[in-house]
Amino acid sequence: MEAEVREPGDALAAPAGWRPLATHPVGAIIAHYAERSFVAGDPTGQGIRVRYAWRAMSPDEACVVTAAEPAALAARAWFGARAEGPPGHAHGGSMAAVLDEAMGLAVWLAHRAAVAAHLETDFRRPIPLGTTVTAETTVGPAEGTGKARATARLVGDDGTVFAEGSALFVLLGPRHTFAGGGA
Ligand SMILES: CCCCCCCCCCCCCC(=O)SCCNC(=O)CCNC(=O)[C@H](O)C(C)(C)COP(=O)(O)OP(=O)(O)OC[C@H]1O[C@@H](n2cnc3c(N)ncnc32)[C@H](O)[C@@H]1OP(=O)(O)O
Repeated sequence: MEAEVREPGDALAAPAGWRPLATHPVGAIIAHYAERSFVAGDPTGQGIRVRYAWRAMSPDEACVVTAAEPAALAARAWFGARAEGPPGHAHGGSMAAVLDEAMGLAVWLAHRAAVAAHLETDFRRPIPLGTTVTAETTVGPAEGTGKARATARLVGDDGTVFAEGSALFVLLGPRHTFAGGGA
């Protein structure tokens, strides 16, 4: 039987100073993926609910950028009963999935479409089910033949750092095969 958990109410709204992702120039494209995403694709379900937000990058954090309007990305994420791992708490895989997708989208916005090649996660504190956290991201400059590093952390509204992630993303080009589709 699923545990009873607190609904997020309006806690998934964009943090102060951030705008909903759909208002970004590439937001419509990303929304297409969001409907099917393992992480953000079930906005009313009892697993993970994720809502993304963006803001313009300030000059001191801007990296080498190819996108028309580079942006920083954050997410609000809620962990429901179907995200359970340890009793009453979020599964580590659900936390890593939120970190992975938030970092991936941050790279999409700062550079271009990318996939994770290497991902690391540190779990600092267990997340009680029913908690809404903010995924904060940073993205580095493009490197080598087309890759970028990103970091993210899941932070509670009281400042508790629940998890930290870092990842290497390969920026997609014509030689890659992630054009969508599937059986
Ligand atoms: C609201 C919105 C929601 C919407 C959400 C939807 C969007 C979500 C989007 C985000 C979703 C979330 C994200 C996801 O979950 S993405 C899904 C999980 N990821 C994958 O499935 C990727 C599978 N892997 C591959 O396809 C290939 O291996 C890739 C494409 C990654 C590399 O391909 P390819 O083999 O052709 O590349 P390359 O060999 O030329 O390497 C290029 C450079 O990279 C370096 N390198 C490579 N691998 C590694 C490694 N493991 N460690 C360290 N370094 C590595 C390499 O040395 C080289 O460096 P340099 O020579 O430049 O120095």
